[in-house]
Amino acid sequence: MYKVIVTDPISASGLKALTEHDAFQVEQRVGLEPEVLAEVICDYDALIVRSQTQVTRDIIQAADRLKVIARAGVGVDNIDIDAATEKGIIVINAPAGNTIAATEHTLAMMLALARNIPQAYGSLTSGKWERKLFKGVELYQKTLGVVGMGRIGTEVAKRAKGFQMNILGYDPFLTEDRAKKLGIIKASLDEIAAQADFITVHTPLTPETRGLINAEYFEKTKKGVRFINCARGGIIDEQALVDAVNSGQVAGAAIDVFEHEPPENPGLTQNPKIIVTPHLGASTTEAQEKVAESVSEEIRDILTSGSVQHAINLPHISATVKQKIKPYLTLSEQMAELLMQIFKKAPKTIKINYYGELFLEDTGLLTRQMIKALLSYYLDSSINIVNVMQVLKAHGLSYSVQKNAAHKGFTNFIELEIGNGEDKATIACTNLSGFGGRIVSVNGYRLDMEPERYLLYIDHMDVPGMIGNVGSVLGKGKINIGSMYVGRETIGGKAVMVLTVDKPVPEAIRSDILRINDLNDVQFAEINIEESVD
Ligand SMILES: NC(=O)C1=CN([C@@H]2O[C@H](COP(=O)(O)OP(=O)(O)OC[C@H]3O[C@@H](n4cnc5c(N)ncnc54)[C@H](O)[C@@H]3O)[C@@H](O)[C@H]2O)C=CC1
Ligand SMILES: O=C(O)C(=O)COP(=O)(O)O
Repeated sequence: MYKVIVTDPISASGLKALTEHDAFQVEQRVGLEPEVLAEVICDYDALIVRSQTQVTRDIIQAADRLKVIARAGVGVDNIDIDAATEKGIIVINAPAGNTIAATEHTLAMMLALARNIPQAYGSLTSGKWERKLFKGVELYQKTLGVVGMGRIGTEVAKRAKGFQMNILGYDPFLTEDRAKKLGIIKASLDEIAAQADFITVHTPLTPETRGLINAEYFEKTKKGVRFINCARGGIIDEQALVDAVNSGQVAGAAIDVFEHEPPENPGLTQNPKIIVTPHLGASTTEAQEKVAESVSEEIRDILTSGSVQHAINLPHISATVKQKIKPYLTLSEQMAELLMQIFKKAPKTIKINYYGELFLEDTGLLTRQMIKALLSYYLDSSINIVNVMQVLKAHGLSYSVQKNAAHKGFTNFIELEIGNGEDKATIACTNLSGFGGRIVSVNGYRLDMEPERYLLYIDHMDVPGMIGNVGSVLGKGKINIGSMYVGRETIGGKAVMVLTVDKPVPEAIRSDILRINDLNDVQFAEINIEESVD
């Protein structure tokens, strides 16, 4: 039974994928104090939060059973991602579920700001009739600067065009071509400052975006500009905004998100020219349903089949590429397991070469699978594809990845080399369409081996009778040989034999094999034949 704890208000019906699944038990414990959450978290496999719960390092360190932290929304700045990654916990979000809600809230805020709606409402409901005081401005033919042209920024730009605004978009990833297709102008932050009547921010809060809009920036803007922040508190420096509004440089602002929530700056929240909402961007029935559905379906899939879609701390792989590399996911791990058992030493260096067009991009997951298999052999079992690169770094191991479009005789082909000082070992695999995965070389010897659970790797000289002698020792020990693969350098020279056997080979039989003349080494290996992450 997987236990899931929900600590922020989430749509109950959106959680059906978990609440109606026999393998899951869901507990809604909204508003837990951090110390209490740190105490109880060790009982759960998954944690679902929105923006309110602070998932700190302390909480994560206590989470010995936790496998997934799910953010039912976009921003993950309330989650210590580094701590989660070190602990091997996957962090996921629901990136698209609240896009429309946040977009519409941004437009609502822009209109309310332009027409002083909250102030006018407050005035009228307090018994006044002040028509002159609340004269507004039109959006029509004004210039809107959109900082951050991701999901929400793009949707805001599209809708603002409906008001016949001119749109300037700034985003490091915005191309001229995309801007053209959207009917907007790609601009720099300074160009936006110089031209915009309204500026709305839609970036995540990162070290680069914290204080992106600051006192220096306000000096460059047009006098009378209006700002909207429905993204994250801190992208616009709050105190600098208050000062710029009070000086008249900025005519007004509409703010949904704050540096501290609830906000602590009355200069901002009680300023007649600044309208505020309590982080309501994602608060629609539809958005909450969608984000809850998205995270609960993904938690179910991760915990029951290992399938991950929206991980923040894993390399992103598109569904198409994932489908293509699928045959290599288990195969590359098996190849790494076999190599470790042949090498019998902790590796200090790891080299991975990918050949063939399939591997020109998106090999992050395969690389992690192989390194995880190598390191798990010597290190503890808490290594997984989430924390493997941190573990690698912490142990001072070096690794390199090379990619080559050349085919090397196979359409696609992965070669893995591990080394420790002068010693090294190599292995390679491919997937033969219609025939499945094959190990095609070990330590430079060509083979054509289908991976099976129990294997014997034998390093020997190519002399008559070798195969018979090995077979007879195994036969005496009642060990059945499934298949045999041999490779040699030259006739009578060095050779290797890999046998698949039906059960584990005890140490006593291995020692008997070692006594065969002209046989240099024999290693028994057991590899996992279960399908890994799909
Ligand atoms: N108020 C609310 O309730 C909600 C707030 N949000 C917040 O809105 C923001 C945007 O969300 P999405 O559009 O879904 O994210 P997104 O990831 O689709 O878009 C973010 C964009 O910001 C751009 N960006 C990053 N650094 C930048 C920089 N230094 N300068 C300019 N652009 C930069 C990225 O390239 C990306 O295109 C996030 O902070 C998210 O947490 C999202 C939903 C609801
Ligand atoms: O998705 C986001 O980034 C949001 O800011 C929404 O926050 P919330 O889920 O409403 O606490």
